[in-house]
Amino acid sequence: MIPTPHIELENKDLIAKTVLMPGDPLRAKFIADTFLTKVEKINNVRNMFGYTGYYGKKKVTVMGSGMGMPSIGIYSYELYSFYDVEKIIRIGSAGAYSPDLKLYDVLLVEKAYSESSYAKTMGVSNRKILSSSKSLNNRLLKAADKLDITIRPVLIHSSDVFYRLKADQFKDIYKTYGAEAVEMESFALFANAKALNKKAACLLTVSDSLVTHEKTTAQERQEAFTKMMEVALNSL
Ligand SMILES: O=P(O)(O)O[C@H]1O[C@H](CO)[C@@H](O)[C@H]1O
Ligand SMILES: O=c1cc[nH]c(=O)[nH]1
Repeated sequence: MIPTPHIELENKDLIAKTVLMPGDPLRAKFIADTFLTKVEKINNVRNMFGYTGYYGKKKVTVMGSGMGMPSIGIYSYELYSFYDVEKIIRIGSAGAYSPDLKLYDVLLVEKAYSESSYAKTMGVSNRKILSSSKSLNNRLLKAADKLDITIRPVLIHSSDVFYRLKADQFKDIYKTYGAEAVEMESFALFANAKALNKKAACLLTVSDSLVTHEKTTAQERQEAFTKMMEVALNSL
């Protein structure tokens, strides 16, 4: 069923078996411009840019997922189901719930807790906590070790909400579930991988702290989170 409503590409060979997926399509462009050779643009629909190129000899696709679970749910489903993608590594930004985390720390998501109904609605799981792929995580840990980049294995909160009326509610989620940081997509990505028998992982860079209220700029979120990009690329 290609092209799909959201990816215009007719030739599935132009998408690699592994896709790196930031929320921000301009972060995808930055990765393609900065790290890849022989780059071809593979999607423009809704400005959700995707690019396929080579990192050394390894073919890889980078494509934005948009923000939130419904959005990554659509793109990851179409990539896995209709473009024969096997592995998706999300590379996102996150807000720190834990006082131990600093801006620019890199996190490896082992588990995502969510109050979202995504996994239940899709019919794959009634669980509130879903896991990433152990084998992908091992590759990411090995790559980080080789690059001498510290990545911290964590459980995170995949939230449906960016702005809350009660900003302090994050403290309960931190306490109850041990969620060290918050983002908005991993749970749906892990649900799709589980449903379709594919692999998914997620690296996050701490972009702000709900504890200290420090934050990075929009430009930094687009371009400065290079450590997690290098770890993901070197895990291919
Ligand atoms: O930087 P990305 O990958 O978009 O990730 C985080 O940033 C967005 C919110 O600003 C949400 O998508 C959240 O998950
Ligand atoms: O989802 C997100 C991402 C970054 N920072 C937040 O506070 N929430």
